[in-house]
Amino acid sequence: MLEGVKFINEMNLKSKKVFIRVDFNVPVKNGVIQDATRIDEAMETISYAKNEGAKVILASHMGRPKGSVKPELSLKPVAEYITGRYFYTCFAEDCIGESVKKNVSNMEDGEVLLLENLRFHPEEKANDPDFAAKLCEFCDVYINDAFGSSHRAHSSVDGLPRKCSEKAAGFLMKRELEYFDMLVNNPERPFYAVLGGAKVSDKIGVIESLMDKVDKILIGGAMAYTFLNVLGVKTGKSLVENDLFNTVEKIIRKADDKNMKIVLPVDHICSTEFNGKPEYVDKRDIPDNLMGLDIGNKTVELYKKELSDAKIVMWNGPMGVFESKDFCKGTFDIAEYLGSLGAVTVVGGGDSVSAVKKAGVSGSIDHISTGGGASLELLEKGTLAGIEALKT
Ligand SMILES: Nc1ncnc2c1ncn2[C@@H]1O[C@H](COP(=O)(O)OP(=O)(O)O)[C@@H](O)[C@H]1O
Ligand SMILES: O=C(OP(=O)(O)O)[C@H](O)COP(=O)(O)O
Repeated sequence: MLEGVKFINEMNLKSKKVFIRVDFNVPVKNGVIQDATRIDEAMETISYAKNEGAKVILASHMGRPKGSVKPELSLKPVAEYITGRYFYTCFAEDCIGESVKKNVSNMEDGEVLLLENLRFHPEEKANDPDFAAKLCEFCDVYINDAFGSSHRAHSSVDGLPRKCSEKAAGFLMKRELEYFDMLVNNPERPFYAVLGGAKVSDKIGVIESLMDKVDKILIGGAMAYTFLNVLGVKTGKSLVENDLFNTVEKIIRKADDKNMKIVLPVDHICSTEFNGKPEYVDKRDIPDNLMGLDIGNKTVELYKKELSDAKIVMWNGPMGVFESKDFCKGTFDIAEYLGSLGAVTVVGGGDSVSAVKKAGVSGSIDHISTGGGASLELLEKGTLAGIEALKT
């Protein structure tokens, strides 16, 4: 996995423009960062480059702005956070263009500049070579410290490093890859996966090959309702992805063939709308006027029992809408249980990590990964687009 990858401490950074792709896709509410784990975890790399006398240029995406400027997805609060907690970080109003060029050319050694959201330009996601060439102007040395985004073959993760001769992984990336190397190559058994969250279409594709790596899969969150629906359970107004039915049918068939358990919720906390009043539904079927927003107590107890003999548990995706006090219990109960379980526990994903921290059990989890989709894909394929681009 790590063969052929250089690390930042092997590079000469002095007086160079060091472009660091970070994953600062953190939850922000009314301009206030709700969980800064991803920023804090990248600080070792950023401080190292700064102390080595580099001109440090930081670049990230935030959310999914679909290629246009969305002020609520600006990275400005991140620059303010780093300035307030660590050291002064200048903010550029864009990530390419004349004014950014001027900003960069005025930088002194040891200064830090954060560029605006890369995804405000559709070319980032399209892995457009011209966009990569524009970013390349700010890049004598390229560093990838964006583990959580490294499964995306986008310009800043793939096209740009392929254009650079001097490139390496940062310290966050190194920590993540060393941990996952053990999970991919030599995991203890039984090894269980707990999946949930809302990025259903992104993650469902990974499940089929994940079934060859783990011994049991427990599903909660929005993902559960597409599975339940395919099994003929009534899912009411819950988030169901009709175009994934074929994929789910394939997964269920494969589970049958392998005699492998996919465990699904047996009760739910529902509501008529996202911010509505919570209603307990004491069975699998959900009435037509309700949507499932959290797993119920019976499901929590079932999942605890199913996890009790695990040697390794990997968790990605909250069990419900944990941001709301009415729909957070299932997620927090599972988090607490994992914290008390005598198994190796790995939690990945921006929201999942935030949930574990809110539940107050992050200290009892063995590895807090900054990537959800990335860690699943790494487990599936043994590599990521961003790792491969560093090897060229
Ligand atoms: N039943 C549900 N219906 C709708 N959204 C849900 C449900 N369960 C969880 N979610 C949402 O999933 C989001 C997190 O999903 P995701 O991004 O896939 O996780 P992660 O960031 O950990 O990888 C949270 O914002 C949460 O509110
Ligand atoms: O939050 C992220 O992924 P995750 O929710 O799977 O951990 C990464 O920043 C990637 O974001 P994306 O899934 O919009 O490409």
